[in-house]
Amino acid sequence: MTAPASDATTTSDGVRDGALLQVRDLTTTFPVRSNGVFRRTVGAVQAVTGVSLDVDAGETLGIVGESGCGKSTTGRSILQLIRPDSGSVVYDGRELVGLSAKEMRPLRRELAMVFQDPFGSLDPRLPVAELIAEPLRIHQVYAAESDLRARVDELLGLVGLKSEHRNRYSHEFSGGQRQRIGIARALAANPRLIVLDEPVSALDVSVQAGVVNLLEDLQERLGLSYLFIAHDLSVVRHISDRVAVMYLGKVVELGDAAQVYDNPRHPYTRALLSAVPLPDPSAERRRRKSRVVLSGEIPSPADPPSGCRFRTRCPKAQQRCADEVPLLRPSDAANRHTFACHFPDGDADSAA
Ligand SMILES: Nc1ncnc2c1ncn2[C@@H]1O[C@H](COP(=O)(O)OP(=O)(O)OP(=O)(O)O)[C@@H](O)[C@H]1O
Repeated sequence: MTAPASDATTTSDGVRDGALLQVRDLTTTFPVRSNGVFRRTVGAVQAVTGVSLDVDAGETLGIVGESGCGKSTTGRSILQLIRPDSGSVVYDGRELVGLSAKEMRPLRRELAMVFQDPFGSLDPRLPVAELIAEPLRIHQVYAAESDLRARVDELLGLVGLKSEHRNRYSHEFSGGQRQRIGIARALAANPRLIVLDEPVSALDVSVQAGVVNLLEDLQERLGLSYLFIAHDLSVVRHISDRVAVMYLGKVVELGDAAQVYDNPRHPYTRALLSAVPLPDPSAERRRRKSRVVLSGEIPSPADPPSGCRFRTRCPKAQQRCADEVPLLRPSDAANRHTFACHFPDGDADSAA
């Protein structure tokens, strides 16, 4: 975790003008098809709806929320791996939405991704050196084979592996080492922004800390920006400068990590956080009394509730929540902490 690097100004939608990455009103849907032979489109999964957020240089934005809330689709839509339906993704002053694959190609060097299972889509018959060299070949970073070889060794060193590892195969590595190789691949072409999609979720708790520390160390040394997607609230708090909380395709709260974790305003954020055990037993006992327990199932993103999408599970929901979509509104004068709820304090008086 590093301090924000620039003094970009925050606008009323919570997105900072001038930030390295500015995402506004991002919307991505997937078609729902019928089962018949003709597989007609019969609906749409609203995976991401009107998401706005930003990431500044050298900063980490964490995205949290339950499974299926749209975290991965947000990350992939930002990198244009999935084409969003609408919205804007401005990276370093350049609009990415609508660029052709050819126009995106030079920008791909600067935008990388780390997956939960780094070897899921990689050829197990290739030695590690080849897997790490692949992005360098694609982006034609080095003309000479000796330079490429030296860069692979450098990358192995950067992620805490040795040159001797270069000729081994993926099955010879532990989970933590495999993720280090995934990070080396992501770093190969010198990116500035990395989307990390559940990078430590599949690892043993004892191994997670090593990979998270590595990511923090690399960020510091290389000035990287991270979009860190995870469902583990403790890991996200540890690594993030700012945090976006998502529910059913929407950002419901966004702000500095300390603000969101210590002073959550949205009932969903409060419910998520109250499910995390506190290390101090007496604090845990006190907190248990005020715990917000979520009832019911997450609705289908193909048929989300009207108004506030969280209202069907919200202990504070009132009629207005069904009638009117709550917009993100600031909880502090600097607009650095925003949340989307009509009744954050549970009564009509708190409605904006
Ligand atoms: N290719 C696809 N086709 C159809 N629906 C999809 C597709 N990818 C994702 N979805 C749906 O979009 C919604 C958001 O999925 P997404 O994977 O972005 O959520 P997530 O928060 O990352 O969840 P998880 O933590 O389980 O990966 C889910 O309802 C999911 O089923």
